[in-house]
Amino acid sequence: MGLTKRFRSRTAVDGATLSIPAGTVTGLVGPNGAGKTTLLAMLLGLVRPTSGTASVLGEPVSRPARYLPKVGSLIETPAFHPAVGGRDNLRALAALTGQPPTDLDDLIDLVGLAGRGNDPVGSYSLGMKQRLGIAAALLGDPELVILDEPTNGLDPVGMADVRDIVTTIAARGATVIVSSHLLSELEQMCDWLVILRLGGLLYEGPASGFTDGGAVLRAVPADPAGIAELSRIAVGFGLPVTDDGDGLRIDVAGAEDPCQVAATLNERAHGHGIILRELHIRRPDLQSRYLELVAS
Ligand SMILES: Nc1ncnc2c1ncn2[C@@H]1O[C@H](COP(=O)(O)OP(=O)(O)OP(=O)(O)O)[C@@H](O)[C@H]1O
Repeated sequence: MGLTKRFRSRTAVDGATLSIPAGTVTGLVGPNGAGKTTLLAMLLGLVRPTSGTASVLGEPVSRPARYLPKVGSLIETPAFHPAVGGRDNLRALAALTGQPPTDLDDLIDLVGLAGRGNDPVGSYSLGMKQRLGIAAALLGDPELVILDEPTNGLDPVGMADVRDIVTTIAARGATVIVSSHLLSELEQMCDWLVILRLGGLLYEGPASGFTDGGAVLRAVPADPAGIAELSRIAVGFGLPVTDDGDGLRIDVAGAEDPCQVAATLNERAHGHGIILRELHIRRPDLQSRYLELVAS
C-alpha cells in the first residue's frame, strides 16, 4: 500500500498500491528507470521503503526473514564461479544458503542445460548463464519466484527459452513475477500485468484486460466472385463488416469468442461452396497500447 522509495530527491517508486494474485505469472513492465528493480528489491527486503507497506506471502516486507525462505529470485547478474561446473555452482549455492535438498538434475533439465551441467560456467554463453541464474532462483522449490529482466541481452531464441521456463515454473505451481522493459516479451506468458512509469503505477490488472478486446477477423475467398455471398453470411452474425476489395474485415470486438466466429464463418462459407484462402484474427497490439500509455 502506497509503497514509496526515494533516493535523495529522486523518487524511484511513487506510492505504488498493488495486489499480485497468487498462482499467476505477473509481468512488471516499464521503460528504463521506471522503478521495476527498486520495487522488486523492496519486495525482497533488499531495499527499505521510504514509506508505505507491502506484504509478501502474507508477511510484511519489514520482516523478510519470515518469507524469504519461500522466495527465489534473480536480480542483477548472478555471480557464479567461472572455473566450476554449473551443477557444482548450484550445489555450492544451495549449501551456502541452506536450501533444502533439491533435485539438481531435474533443475538443470528444466532450464535446458542438460548435457552442459558439468561444463565450467566460464564456458557458458550469456543465455546459458542466465538460465543457470534462473536455476539458482529455483533452488529449494520456492513458492514465489522473482526474475528481474531475465531476458536482458538475450537473442530471440534465448528469450523464447526463458518464456518456456517461466511457463513451466508456473505450471508446477509457483507464483512468478518477471520484469522487462518490453511488453512484447512478457505478453505471451503473463496473466497479470503491472505497468510502471517514473515510479508511478499506470496499469494493474489481468493481461487480457489491458486492451479490452478489439479483435478483427479477416476473411478472403479464394475466388473473388464469392465476396458478396461471404459478406451476406458475415452480416448475418450481426457484426460490422467492411469489404476492403480483396476480402472482408469483420469487427469481432463485441463477440464472445472471435475463434468461434471464425469457425462458424468458415463452416457456413464452405456450406455455400466458398473456399477461404485466408482467415485470421488480428488481436489488438499490446505493444502499441503500452507505448501510447507510457508516452502519455
Ligand atoms: N541506489 C540508488 N541510488 C540512487 N538512485 C537510484 C538507486 N537505485 C535506483 N535509483 C534510481 O531510481 C530510478 C528507478 O530505477 P530502477 O533501477 O528501479 O528502474 P528500472 O525500471 O529497474 O530500470 P531498468 O529497466 O533500467 O533496469 C532511476 O531513476 C534510478 O536512477
